[in-house]
Amino acid sequence: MFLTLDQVSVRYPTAAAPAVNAVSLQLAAGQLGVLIGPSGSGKTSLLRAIAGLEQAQSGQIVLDHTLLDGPGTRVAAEQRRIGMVFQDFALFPHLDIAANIGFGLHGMGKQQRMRRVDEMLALVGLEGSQEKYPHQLSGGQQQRVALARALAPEPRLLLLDEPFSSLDVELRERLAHDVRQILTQARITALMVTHDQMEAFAVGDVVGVMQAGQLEQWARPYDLYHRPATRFVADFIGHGVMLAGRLVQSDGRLTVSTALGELQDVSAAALPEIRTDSDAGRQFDVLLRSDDIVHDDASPFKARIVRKSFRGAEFLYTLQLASGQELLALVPSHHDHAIDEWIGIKLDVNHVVTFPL
Ligand SMILES: Nc1ncnc2c1ncn2[C@@H]1O[C@H](COP(=O)(O)OP(=O)(O)OP(=O)(O)O)[C@@H](O)[C@H]1O
Repeated sequence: MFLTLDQVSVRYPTAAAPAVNAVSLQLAAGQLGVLIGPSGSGKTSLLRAIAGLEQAQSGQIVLDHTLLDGPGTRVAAEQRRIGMVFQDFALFPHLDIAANIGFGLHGMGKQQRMRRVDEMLALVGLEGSQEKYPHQLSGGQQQRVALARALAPEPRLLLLDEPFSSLDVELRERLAHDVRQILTQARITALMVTHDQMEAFAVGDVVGVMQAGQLEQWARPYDLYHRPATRFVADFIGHGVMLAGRLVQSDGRLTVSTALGELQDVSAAALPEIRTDSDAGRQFDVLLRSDDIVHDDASPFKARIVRKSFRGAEFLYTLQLASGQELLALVPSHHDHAIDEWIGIKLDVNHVVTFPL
């Protein structure tokens, strides 16, 4: 692995609890990892520890076979060859854009440096801005210059902390995809923090969810959505509700019985904690996403529409069963039902995810 964090913890002297608590993760060369999580969950502190700006009190950080932090080892930030684009990573106001981007290019001839600056500006879509000064550029353009500056010295690793949060939505989406492409082309390994889950899913090879200093899960976006490891991740990612389920054993097959019928073909992977027949009858919660519930007038299971929000192609319906249990369902928007109407629904669950009670 290109980047390996093993049980990394960061504790600020004034804080009671660690900001980063025993985090382990790995990134392969050329991968883009993305960290998401609530405010204060430790994302920035983790990035700063990798950059060497904050001391990791315990654990190890290894980059490209080099131990950066570990017992008796602490490589200085400036020797880590890690590029950074932080939210508040200001440009030098008295230097023009070319000088800003060329700032970290030591040991290069003038011609070579200018060529590299031109390449970087083309990369971020700001050709011809060499002689401008930061104050002549918009916030978004300045942030793209910061990205160009971080990439210019060809860092081993790029860290990005909410790099697009100051940009308008359209530019941000474009830039996020552009950055993804640029990093892939350049085979640069990067770790990014964002508060935008869609952005994380769109660009991340691997996405991590942090909460209270801990990395709850580190997985491909698809797995994070379909196989959340914890209730917190299930709740944080996408629309999900919990429905009570009971394990039923019939004809040697396991099914899960719920208020909306039986879930067939429950794989062992979905219920790793259940191994023996004696577990039949056991109760747990089943995660239901809004796309696990399908509108079907012929279904014997009925739910009342409590709220609906128009999403263009779909409505997101908040439904209530007679028991009072609320559910969320994405329904194609040509099915336009009224609030308080009862509609037929059925389960269409591809991945059964359960959590112990
Ligand atoms: N310099 C500091 N001194 C003391 N405590 C700090 C310091 N910096 C951060 N913290 C605390 O460490 C915890 C993690 O903060 P951090 O900024 O890493 O979270 P975050 O997930 O990046 O949050 P956000 O999404 O709001 O940027 C918080 O409880 C925060 O208050």
